[in-house]
Amino acid sequence: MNPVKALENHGQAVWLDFLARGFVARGDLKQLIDTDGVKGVTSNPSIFEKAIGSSDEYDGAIGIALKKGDRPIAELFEHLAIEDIRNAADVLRPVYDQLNGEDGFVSLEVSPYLAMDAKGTITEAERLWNNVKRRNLMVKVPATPEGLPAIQHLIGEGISVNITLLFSQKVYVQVAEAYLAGLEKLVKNGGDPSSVASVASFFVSRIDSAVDKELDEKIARANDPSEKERLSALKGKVAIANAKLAYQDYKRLFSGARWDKLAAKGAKPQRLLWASTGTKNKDYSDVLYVEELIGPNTINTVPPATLDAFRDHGKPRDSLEENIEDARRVLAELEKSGISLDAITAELVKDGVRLFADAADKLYGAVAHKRATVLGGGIDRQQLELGSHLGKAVEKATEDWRASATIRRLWHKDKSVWTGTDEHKWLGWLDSAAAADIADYENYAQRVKGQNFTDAVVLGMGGSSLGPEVLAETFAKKAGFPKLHVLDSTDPAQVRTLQASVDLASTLFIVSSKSGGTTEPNVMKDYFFAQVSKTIGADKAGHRFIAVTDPGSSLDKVAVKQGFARIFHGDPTIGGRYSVLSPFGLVPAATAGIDVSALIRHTLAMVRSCGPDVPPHENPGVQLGLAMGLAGLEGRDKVTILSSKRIASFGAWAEQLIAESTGKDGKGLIPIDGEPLGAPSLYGNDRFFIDLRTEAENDAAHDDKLAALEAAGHPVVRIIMKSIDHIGQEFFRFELATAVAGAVLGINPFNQPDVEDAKVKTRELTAAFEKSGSLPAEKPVMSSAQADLFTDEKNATDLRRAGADGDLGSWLKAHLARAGADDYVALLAYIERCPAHIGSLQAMRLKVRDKRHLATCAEFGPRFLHSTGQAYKGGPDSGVFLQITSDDGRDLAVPGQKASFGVIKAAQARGDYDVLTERGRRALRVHIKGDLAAGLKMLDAAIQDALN
Ligand SMILES: O=C(CO)[C@@H](O)[C@H](O)[C@H](O)[C@H](O)COP(=O)(O)O
Ligand SMILES: O=C[C@H](O)COP(=O)(O)O
Repeated sequence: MNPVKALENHGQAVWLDFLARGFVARGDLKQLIDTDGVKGVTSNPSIFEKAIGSSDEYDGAIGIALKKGDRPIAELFEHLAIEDIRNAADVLRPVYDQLNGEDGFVSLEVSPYLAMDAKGTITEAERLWNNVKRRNLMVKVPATPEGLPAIQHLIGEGISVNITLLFSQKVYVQVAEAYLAGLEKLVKNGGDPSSVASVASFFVSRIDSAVDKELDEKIARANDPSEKERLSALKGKVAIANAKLAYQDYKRLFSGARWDKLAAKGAKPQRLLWASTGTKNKDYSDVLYVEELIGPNTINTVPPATLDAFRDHGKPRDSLEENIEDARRVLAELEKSGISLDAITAELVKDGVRLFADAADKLYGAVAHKRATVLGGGIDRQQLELGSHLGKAVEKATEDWRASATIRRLWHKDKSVWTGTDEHKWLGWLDSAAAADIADYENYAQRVKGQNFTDAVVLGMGGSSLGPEVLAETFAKKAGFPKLHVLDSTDPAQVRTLQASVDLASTLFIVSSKSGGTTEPNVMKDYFFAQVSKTIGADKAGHRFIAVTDPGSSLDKVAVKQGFARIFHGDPTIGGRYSVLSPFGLVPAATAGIDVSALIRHTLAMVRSCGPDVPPHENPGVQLGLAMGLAGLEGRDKVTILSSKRIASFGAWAEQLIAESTGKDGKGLIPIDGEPLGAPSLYGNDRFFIDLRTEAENDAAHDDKLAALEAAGHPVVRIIMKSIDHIGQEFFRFELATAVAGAVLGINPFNQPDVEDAKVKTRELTAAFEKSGSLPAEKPVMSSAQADLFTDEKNATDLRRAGADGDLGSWLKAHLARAGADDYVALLAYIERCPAHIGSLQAMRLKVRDKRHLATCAEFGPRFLHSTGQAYKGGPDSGVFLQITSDDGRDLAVPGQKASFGVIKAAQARGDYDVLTERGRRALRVHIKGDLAAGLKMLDAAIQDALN
């Protein structure tokens, strides 16, 4: 008789420790049931990894599943696994029916990532049970301390459970106890215990592998030949002895009054299932762990090779209860040898969890890769060319992140990923795209459309303005919707220019401030509310205003009082710079007629690609973040963003995100935006390049330059967006990458301590103005007809020592000479941000870069205060700052207060400057007098001279 089939005669069921789609589809499982009497199937993460991850058998199914809808990797895997489990369960169903539900089961394991999470295990097991919908399913739960209460709970709910990763007799008793207690609860609640089944998967061969290793070490050290012999005799014996004794416990536990009571109600005993029964040591029989453990009411789940071997030469006998005393002696001898089986089995549980988690990482990585291949252009491409040194560091960090489950911890809002301060309170952005109320945005957009607005203006700063600016500048005006503008300045000329570019009678204003307390949006709102009141009447003005703010903010209250048309609430767990995929970006998007539903749909593809279940090596956000962070640690801390023409403003958004998130505690990354790409010789070794473009923008000359940088040893990341419609993908990729880089740098990426300080200084100065009618007097260190120079004593002394004297040129020369290798030079201009001025600053910065090969920043105040200003003050002390202020040709009053726009801007520049110098930064302020255009020309020439 077939030896496998003969096991039936000894009361043992054989299950197959294997599953794969084709194996079931081809009828191979059915064949084993028919010929070998196989009565069940077990699966585990390693089995699925081999089936799905290491073959192309599932590629077609993955394609079909994704056609029905994209989904997170874990869900995609689960979809495939459930199909397999159902198919196997259906093939085994006749066995189940024939044996009245006593056998014929298929097991599906809960995620190994939940092995230490009782609640998570329960929820997942319930979900799997409900989704698979097969009575002959067993959900597999590990016998960890957290698994035990889950087992009891699930059995109590009538869910059949296979308990896995069971190595120790002591834990086995607890597992059986959990089963009994679960059944009792089920009965108490009126449930039917006959409908529940359970097996306790007691692992065998792994015990021998671990024990033999320790025995070998002891044998090698032992001097006495008889001791060597005694120890050698224990090899290959312990696992079987351990299992035999567990079976003795089984007999005890499932007899007696307590059990009889349950049995009388139809309860089935929880059978012991021998798992890990493939022989690992080639010196042992390949059927050792089958032959020696044969006994009634047990199961052996065997891998295909062991099944074949046993069919070929297995010799069934009632072995399980043979030599029980000998089994006790083996364990006693082991203990006497100083080897603790308790310690080994405890370690094996941890190891088992880790091995299953490793297998799941490999599996999810493979599924993620297959998904990305199927979706193709649906996910923007990213290519990292980091060079060998940084490349190796990223590879190592990738493995560290995988092994320590850091991406899952990040998504589970574990603050210990960062500094352990309060980071967990600031992670709402992870879920904001998925949580967007699309129907509401669409409804709102239709209302906007119905009102025939010509223009819509976002009044806000930083996190409340830079995202909307990307949308306004990237997308063309949509027919029937207003043109979207953004105002983020207190410069009187800039306010006037905006006013002149819109038709106030048909303009919608979006006042955007998370905190509601930021000076700029408040004064901009006061000004335009008065202007609109003048144009259409005070009673109607509120109808032209929308607020986006966090609940309960001062703006929230004012908006109610002034009768705003609509108030959108932000999520207080999302900081400004991470808020673009929340109402702060989505309200302006909807207002401008951008298809929010499509924007979010595309975004979610990247959210999934960066998800908790996508291991670091396949996770584009983690890869970019690790590269940025590690480059920063290596001194390549100038993240140079090259965004193509169609998405030119993306750099300004990314700049805030990167600078404000990472630039603090003297550490961080300095983003460099808007520098045109140059030859390798123009750059120092402090650069990290990110090139971002849409697929259609093919530019061979640009690509050649990038290739030259790469060849010269600079790290280059290339991101190719399918189209501008994928902009949300880049918002999310960069958000995640920045959070990851923050973890690498060891900072809290969600606070902005130095921005707050500048805000406080500005408030003090404007309060002083309100009281006295003037800002505190200042004394220039140099004065000429065209410009005054200001700085603090320390900077003045240093600069004088370096040759600064009576003319502007000498000061600039001394100042710029202070910038050494790896420093950067930042021009911080509190003037209107208009094409002419942008051109002037660009010309100046490029002179510095091209002559000195330094990284340069060209920023406009006060907008950069809410952006890169944080890194300039709190980041690495590598900045040399030239602040540029000017007389305002025509000031502009702010209704209801003494301080005009010009005064506020001046106070902001001074507040900024004071904090810079208080931090000991190298800073000089040049105040242009009279005509600004002429003054900028003069400054440009002076910089040119200073550099020569
Ligand atoms: O737990 C069960 C059955 O319940 C099995 O699938 C179990 O996971 C496997 O037998 C083991 O993982 C195989 O272990 P090994 O042969 O790799 O040591
Ligand atoms: O980036 C944030 C800016 O400082 C503006 O803050 P807010 O949205 O609270 O006005």
